[in-house]
Amino acid sequence: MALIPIDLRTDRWFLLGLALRIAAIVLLVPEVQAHWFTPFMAQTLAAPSLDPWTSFLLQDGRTPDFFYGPVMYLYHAPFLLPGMLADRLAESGTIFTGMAMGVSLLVADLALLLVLRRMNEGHDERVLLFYWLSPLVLFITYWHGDTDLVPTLLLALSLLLLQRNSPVWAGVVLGLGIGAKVSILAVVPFLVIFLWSHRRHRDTLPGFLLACMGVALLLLVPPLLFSPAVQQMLASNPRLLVANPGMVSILDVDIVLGAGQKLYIMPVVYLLGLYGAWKVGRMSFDLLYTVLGVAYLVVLLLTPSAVGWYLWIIPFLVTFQLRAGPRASGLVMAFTVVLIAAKSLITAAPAVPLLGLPLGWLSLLPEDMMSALRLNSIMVSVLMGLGIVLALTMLRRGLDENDFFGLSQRPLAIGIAGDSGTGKDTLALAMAGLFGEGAVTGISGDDYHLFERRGKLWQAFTHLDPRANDLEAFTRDALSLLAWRPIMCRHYDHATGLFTPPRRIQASDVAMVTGLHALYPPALRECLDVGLYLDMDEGLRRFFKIRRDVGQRGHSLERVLASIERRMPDYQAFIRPQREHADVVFSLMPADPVLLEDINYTGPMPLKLRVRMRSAISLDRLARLLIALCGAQVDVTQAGANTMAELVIDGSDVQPEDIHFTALQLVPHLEELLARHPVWQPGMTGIMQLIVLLQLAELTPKRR
Ligand SMILES: Nc1ncnc2c1ncn2[C@@H]1O[C@H](COP(=O)(O)OP(=O)(O)OP(=O)(O)O)[C@@H](O)[C@H]1O
Ligand SMILES: O=C(CO)[C@H](O)[C@H](O)COP(=O)(O)O
Repeated sequence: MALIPIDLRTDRWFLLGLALRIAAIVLLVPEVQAHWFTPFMAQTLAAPSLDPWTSFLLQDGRTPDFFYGPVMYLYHAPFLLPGMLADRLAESGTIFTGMAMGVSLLVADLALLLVLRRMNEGHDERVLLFYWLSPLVLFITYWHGDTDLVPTLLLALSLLLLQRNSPVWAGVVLGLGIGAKVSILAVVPFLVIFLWSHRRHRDTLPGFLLACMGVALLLLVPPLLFSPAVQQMLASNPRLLVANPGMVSILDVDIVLGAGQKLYIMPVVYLLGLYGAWKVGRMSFDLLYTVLGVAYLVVLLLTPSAVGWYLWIIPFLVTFQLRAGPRASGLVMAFTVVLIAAKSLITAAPAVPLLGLPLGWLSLLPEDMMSALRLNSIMVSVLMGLGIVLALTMLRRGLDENDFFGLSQRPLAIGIAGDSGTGKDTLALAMAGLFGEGAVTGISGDDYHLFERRGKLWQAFTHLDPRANDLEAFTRDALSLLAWRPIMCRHYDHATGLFTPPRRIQASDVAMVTGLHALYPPALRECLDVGLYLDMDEGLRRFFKIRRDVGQRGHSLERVLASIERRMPDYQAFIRPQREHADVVFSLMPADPVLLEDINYTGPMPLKLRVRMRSAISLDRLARLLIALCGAQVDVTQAGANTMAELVIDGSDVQPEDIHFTALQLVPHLEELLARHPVWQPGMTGIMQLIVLLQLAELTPKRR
C-alpha cells in the first residue's frame, strides 16, 4: 500500500477496481498465462540461465513461444520466484505461480494508473473511472491474461517523461519498452516526426533517439545473435517479431495481387499514417496522443484477434475521454462492450479452479459452425464500424484542437511600442526568456533609423519622428518574418552610433517587433497577435533612461536631459497616440518615489504596475490568482463605455515560481508556447510576462 497515494487509498472507485482485480487474480487462470507465459517463466526460472529461450528448448525439446524481449522476463521474474517457492512448499502445482503472475500485472497496472494521473493532472477522479474501472483493462489483463500492460506502461511513462522535458530518460524508457515487446518500435517514427516538426523539441531528438535505440539494441541484439533458440524461433516463423500469442500477425491482412504476390495492408496503412503525421506538421502533445491512439487503433481493426494489443490504445483513449466529454465516453464504452463481446466469442474463458471450472467453460459461440461464423462476422463488422467512428472522432477532435496558436501557419507576432527608455527591450528579452532564445526573432525599430548618430539630419528630426525612420522597411521585414521568410537587416550599434553591415535573420516561432513606432504603421499593427504599449511613469522613465544612457551608452547627462526635452513634442505627436492601438498598456510606476530623487541611486527599484487591457475576459480571475498565488496587492477597475479595464498591482517580492504556477492555472495551452525551461522574471516584469501570455491566449485564436 506504501506505493499508493493517500487520496487513492480511501477512494471508493479505486478500492472497487482493486477488489475486482484481486478477486480475478485469486479466482481466474487465463489461457494465455496457463499455456504460454507461466510454464515458460516457471521452467526457465527453476534452472536460471542467461538465455532462458535456449534453456527451455533444451529442457522441453519444444521451440519456446516466449516471443517477448528480456525486459518482460526480467520484470516478471521477481514476482514469479516467490510464487514458485510457495507452490513448491505447499505442493500446489502452479496455483501460486499463476497468482504471482497476476500480482506482477497488478503492480504494472497500478504504475500505469499513476503515470496516467501524472499525464492528465487535475483529472484524478476521471482517470480512475476511465482507466482503473475500464472493463477493457480488466478483461484483457485479468480475464484474457495478456501481459501487454508492461510495454504499455513503459510507453506511457516514456511519453510522460517527454512531456516533462526529460527526453533522454524518455528514450531510455521507450528502449526498455521495445526490450519488453518489439512492436512498441512502431511508435518511434511517429515520435521522431513529432520532435522534428516541433521547433521547441527539435534539439531533443538526437538525445531521445540515441538513448532509445541504444537501450533497445543493447537488449535485443544479444538474444538475436547469441540465443540459438531465439534464432530457431524466428527462422521457423519470422512473423513472430510482429505476432502475439495465438500467432496473430500484422501481416495477416493482405490483398492477393495474383501471380503469387500479396499486398500486405498493414505496412501500407502504417506508411500512410506516418505521412499523415508528417503533413500535420507541428503537433501538440494532445494531438500526438491522438495520432498514436488512432495509428494503433487502425492496426488493431485490421488485425484479427489480437486481444492484448488493445491495451496499447488505453492511455490514448483515457486522454481522449478526458478532453472530449461525455459523448466520447459513450463511444468508447460502446466500442469496449462490442470488443469484449466479440473477443469473448472466440477466446477461451479462464479456468476457475476454486469452483472446479476448466478453461473454456463458458462458450458463447453457437454449436453450429455456420451460425458461429456468422455471429463472429457480425461482431467483427460492428466492431470495425464503431472503431472507424472512434478513430475519425478522435482525429477530428485532435486536429481541431491542435495548434491553438496557429503556429504551424504563421509565427506569433508581438508588437511592443513606447517612448525611449520605457522598457521595450527589457520586456522583449523577458518574453524571449519564456519562449526560448531559439524560438524568437526580434526586430528593433532602432535598426531602421534613417541616419547614423552623426547624421546632420538629426538636427531637423528627432528619432521619434516617423520621417526619420524607414517604417516601410520595418513593416516589410516584420511581414516577411511572419511569412517565415528570412530578412537582411542592419543593426544600429548604440555603443558607436553606427550601423553594422546587414545580417541575415531567420524567421522563428515568435516575431518580436519592438520600437518607438511598433504600433504606428497600420499594416504592421494589423498583423500583430498582440500589441503592447509601454507607458512608464515619467519620473521613473527619466531616472532609468539617464541611468542607462549615461552608464551604459556613454552619453553625457546634459545631452540626455536636452534630448528628453527636445523630443517631447514628437512624443506627444507620434508616440503617445499609439496607445490607442494597443491591446495592453503597461505603466510601470515607482513604489517608492523618493528613490528617484537620488540620480546616483543604483540599488533595486521597487515597482508598481498599472495594466490597461482591451480584452479582459479573465480580469477577475487574474486579479484573484495574483492575490492568492503571488501575494500581490491588486485593485481592479472594470472597463467602462470608453475606458479599458484596469489593474493596479503592487508587490515587488513576487517570485518567478509563483508567477509560473499562476500562468499554469490561467493560460490555456501554455505548453504550446513556452520553452522547455522557461525563464520567469521576478516582480512586475514577471507579471508583465504573464499578462502578455494571457492576452496571446485570448486574442490569437480570434485574430487568426
Ligand atoms: N520592467 C523593468 N524592470 C526594471 N527595470 C526596467 C524595466 N523596464 C525598463 N527598465 C529600466 O529602464 C531602462 C531602459 O529600458 P529599455 O532599454 O528596455 O528601454 P527601451 O524602451 O528599449 O529603450 P530604447 O527605446 O531607448 O532602446 C533599462 O536599462 C532598465 O534599467
Ligand atoms: O531613442 C532611441 C530608441 O528608442 C534611439 O534609438 C536612440 O536614442 C538613438 O540615438 P543615440 O544612439 O544617439 O542615443
